[in-house]
Amino acid sequence: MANQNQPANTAAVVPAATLHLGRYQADIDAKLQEFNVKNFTEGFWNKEASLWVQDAQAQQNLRSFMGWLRVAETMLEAVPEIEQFVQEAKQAGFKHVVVMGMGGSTMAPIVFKSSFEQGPNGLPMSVLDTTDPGTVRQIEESVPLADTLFIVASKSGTTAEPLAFGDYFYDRVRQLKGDKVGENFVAITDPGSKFVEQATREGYRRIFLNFAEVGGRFSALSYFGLVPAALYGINIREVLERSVAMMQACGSNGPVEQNPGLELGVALGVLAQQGRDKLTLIVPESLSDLGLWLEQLIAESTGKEGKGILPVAGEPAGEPELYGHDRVFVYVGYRNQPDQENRQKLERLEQAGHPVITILMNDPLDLGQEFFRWEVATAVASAVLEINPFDQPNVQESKTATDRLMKVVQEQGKLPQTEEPKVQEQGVTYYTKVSGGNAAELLKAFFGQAKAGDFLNIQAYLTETPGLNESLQQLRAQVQQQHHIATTSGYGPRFLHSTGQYHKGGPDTGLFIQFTVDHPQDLQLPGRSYTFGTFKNAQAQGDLEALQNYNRRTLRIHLGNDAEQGLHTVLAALGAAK
Ligand SMILES: O=P(O)(O)OC[C@H]1O[C@](O)(CO)[C@@H](O)[C@@H]1O
Repeated sequence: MANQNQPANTAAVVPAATLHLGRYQADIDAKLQEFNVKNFTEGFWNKEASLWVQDAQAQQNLRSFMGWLRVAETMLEAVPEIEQFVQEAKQAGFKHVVVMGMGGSTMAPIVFKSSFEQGPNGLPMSVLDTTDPGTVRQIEESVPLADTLFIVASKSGTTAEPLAFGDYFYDRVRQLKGDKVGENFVAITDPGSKFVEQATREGYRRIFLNFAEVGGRFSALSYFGLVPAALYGINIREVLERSVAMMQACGSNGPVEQNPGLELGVALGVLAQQGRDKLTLIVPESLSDLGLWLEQLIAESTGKEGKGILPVAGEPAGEPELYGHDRVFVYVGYRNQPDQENRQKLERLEQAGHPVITILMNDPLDLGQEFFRWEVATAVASAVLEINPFDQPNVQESKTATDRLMKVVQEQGKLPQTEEPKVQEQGVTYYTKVSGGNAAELLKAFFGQAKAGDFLNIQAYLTETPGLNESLQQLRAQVQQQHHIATTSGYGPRFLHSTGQYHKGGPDTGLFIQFTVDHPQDLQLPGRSYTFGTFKNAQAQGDLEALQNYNRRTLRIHLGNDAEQGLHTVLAALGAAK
């Protein structure tokens, strides 16, 4: 992709969306009409919380998290400050940037990094959003520690993972630079967070104070997304100017004829109410990480009170007969890139009666616009579903269970063993409620619980590798073919701050397979009595407990000490389970 920072001659043009909604069109039109009659757009921009929920406390919470609506305009004024900081970082001799955080604090940087090439004035960037010791080690070994700028990003300043990452690398850099260590560290957090105190005490080079009224998953166009983007060399002014064009198209300056966020949100909300609640995202390879951002936005915002829209990202696209009647397909790609294979599949899906939505961007600089369109659409779909899009009540349940387990670790030196294995075969151990004489029988019994409209969620508490990615995709394809249910997949603990909300708070339609592994090369956390590996195991166990408290159908598979080999064994057993 040449010259991604050079805007095509299309600035301020909102990318086109086409919605082919088939037999759902009439109901969607009726809902749009209903929203127009009650001046929804005006109420939306005036933060009238009664458009979403009726409970007074929820309304107050909702109003206090709508700062994202105008954050792109605010951030345009901050561009010189951010660009000045980038200059300063380069003059100080930094050669690499590592952004560390969870969920909304790192999702936009992940998307920016994989959708753009590094800009000519940018620095190489890595993102750390896992407690997996193998990944922490990989990052440590791949960057020039003394010349790396570490960004610790946490809105609340209390999330356990970013604080652990910060402490770990601070300790490593201190061993190289002594009391100059703070020079290599930057914080992005909310004003008044506890982390501000720590970063000040530890002499961080810079503390960017974000906005209390912008929630994590709505923070892509704030300091959280833009400081890393600028350091990577992306033209953030252009990204923001286009975002402001989308704001205007969505009605920030008064009523509009066609509101791109409203029409998308109403369609998704009504489709979900009618059982088309699996938003299946199809993208070209160059946008492969966009799904991670959308997953968090949509699942964490809508997956609650037994309702929600399940984002299905990264699933191998197939032919119509593979799918049930629970899908809406969304294609996000580029106007000037044909991506014929996917587009032809989508045509066949549309002909078979599935709703299909297509959004075509001009170039990656349109991503800011798309972030904004999807934020509005998610908030609007939440209004259709009558839920508060800005809280994540069930995420806390896993965190609480993990905290309790970590106390046990501190007292007893290890995690408690709570479940007995059902099957052990070729170094792989299976834990679940159903039974089977061997792995194949057990998998057959587990999937025997699936019914139309369900989904499989794969939770990989593993070190991401291309080989594992391939095997996980194979697993999804095999389950789709054998059971015709939607499949989602995420690395742990990343997904805990994303789809984890939907898993516990959404409808009881999920079957969950959790993969864990031994950590022969674990890493000690400085100033703590435990390792990254133990922390990660406690997160897996804590979330499993939280899922089981909701009676979700779960299967934990411990892959032993070789994740890739173990996964091949599972795939073979699944093949035999037909
Ligand atoms: O930026 P913070 O406060 O560290 O939170 C990280 C993520 O954790 C969550 O609160 C949920 O776990 C997300 O909504 C958020 O983006």
